[in-house]
Amino acid sequence: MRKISEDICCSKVDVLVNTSYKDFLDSLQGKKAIFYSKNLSIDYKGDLNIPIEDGEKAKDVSNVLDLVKALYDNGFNRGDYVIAIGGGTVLDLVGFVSSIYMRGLNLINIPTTLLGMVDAAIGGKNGVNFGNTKNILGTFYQPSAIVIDLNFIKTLPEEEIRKGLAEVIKYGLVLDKELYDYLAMNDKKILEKDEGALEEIIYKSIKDKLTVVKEDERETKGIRVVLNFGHTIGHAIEAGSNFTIPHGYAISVGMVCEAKIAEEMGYSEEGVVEDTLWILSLYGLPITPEKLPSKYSKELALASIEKDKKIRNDEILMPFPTRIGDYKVVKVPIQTVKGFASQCL
Ligand SMILES: NC(=O)c1ccc[n+]([C@@H]2O[C@H](COP(=O)([O-])OP(=O)(O)OC[C@H]3O[C@@H](n4cnc5c(N)ncnc54)[C@H](O)[C@@H]3O)[C@@H](O)[C@H]2O)c1
Ligand SMILES: O=C(O)C(=O)C[C@@H](O)[C@H](O)[C@H](O)COP(=O)(O)O
Ligand SMILES: [Zn+2]
Repeated sequence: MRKISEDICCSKVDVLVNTSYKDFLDSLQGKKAIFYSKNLSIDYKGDLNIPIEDGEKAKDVSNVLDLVKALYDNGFNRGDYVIAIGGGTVLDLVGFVSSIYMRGLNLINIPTTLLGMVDAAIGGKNGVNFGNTKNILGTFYQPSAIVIDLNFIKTLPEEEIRKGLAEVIKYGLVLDKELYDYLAMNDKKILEKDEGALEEIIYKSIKDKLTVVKEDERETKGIRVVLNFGHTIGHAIEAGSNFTIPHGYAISVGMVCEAKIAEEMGYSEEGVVEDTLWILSLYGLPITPEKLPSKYSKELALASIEKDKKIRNDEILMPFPTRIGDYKVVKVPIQTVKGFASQCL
C-alpha cells in the first residue's frame, strides 16, 4: 500500500493506493451512505445503499435531486459520510451531491475504473451535464479520502483500461516525461493488467495531478487548466455525439487535434505531434474521428466550443504541449480554435 497525504487549500486529502476498500470503510465511525454503480456487485452494507445507473446518463441533473432526497429522507447530517463507488460518472455525480447537501458532508471516493483512479476521483472537481454541455454545473469539493482498491481492475474490460490510459497519457504529454517513457516501455505489462505496472502508473498520475491541484485548486491561476489538455476538442466531440462517445476516446482525438494546433501556431517542438500519435496508437486509442466508436454532429461539436469553461472574454486558455512533459498556456481567440477544430473534426 502506498499513501499520499496532501493539504489542498482548506482540506486534508489522503490517497491510499492498493488497499482494501472494505477494511477502510470498516474503520470509519459514523453513518454511511453508499452510492455505487449498479453494474458492480457491492456487498458492503452501509446505513443507506443506493445503486446508480452509470455511464454519462448518470450525470443528468435530475439525478442530483434524487440523491439529495435520499440523504434528506434518511436524516444524514454533516458528521456522516457519503461514499462514492464507481467510475468517473458516478464519482462526478456523487461528488456534486455531497458538496451541496448541507453545504458539504464527508466524501470518500472509491474509484472502480482506471479513469476514476488516475483522474476523476482526484482533485475535487465534480459536475453534471446540462443543455448539451459537459460538467456545466459543478463545484470544487475535496474528498477526505480516496481509496484505490486494485481488485476492481480485475473485472474491468480492456476497453475501459484504454479509456483510462488516455488520461494517463495526457499527464505524460504535458507534465511528466518520465511517465511518458514508462508508458512507452511497458505497454504489454499495462494492457495485461500487471499489478506492479498498474500501481506505478496510477501512483505517478495521482502525484502529477495533485501537484497541479495543490497550486491552483479552483483553476483561477492558469495552472490547473493544464489538466484540460485535449478537453476543448474532446468535450466538443462528446457534445456532438449527445454524450454517446466515451470521454477517454473523445479526449484521445482531442489531444491529437490540440497538439496539431500547438504545432501550427508554433508553440511546440518538432516531433511532439508524432510522439502524441505514436503513444496513443501504442495503446489502441483513436487518433482520428473515423476511429471513434460512433458518429457525431460536427455542427453541434463546433457550437459547444462556445461554452468551454476556459473562455475568458473572447479567448480560450489552451494548454499546449511544448515538448514531451512540458506545457504552456496560450490565449487563443475562440474563432481561431473553432477554425482549427473544423479541420480536425
Ligand atoms: N472530475 C474529474 O476530475 C474527472 C476527470 C476525468 C473524467 N471525468 C468524467 O468521468 C467520466 C468517465 O468516467 P469512466 O470512464 O470511469 O466512465 P463510467 O463511469 O461510465 O464507467 C465506464 C464503464 O465501466 C463500468 N465499470 C465501472 N467499474 C467497473 C469494474 N470495476 N469492472 C467492470 N466494469 C466497471 C461501468 O459500469 C461503465 O459501464 C466522464 O463523465 C468524464 O467527464 C471526471
Ligand atoms: O481535474 C481537472 O481539472 C480536469 O480538467 C480533469 C479532466 O480530465 C476532467 O475530464 C474534468 O472533468 C474536466 O473538467 P472541465 O472543467 O473541463 O469540465
Ligand atoms: Zn478528462
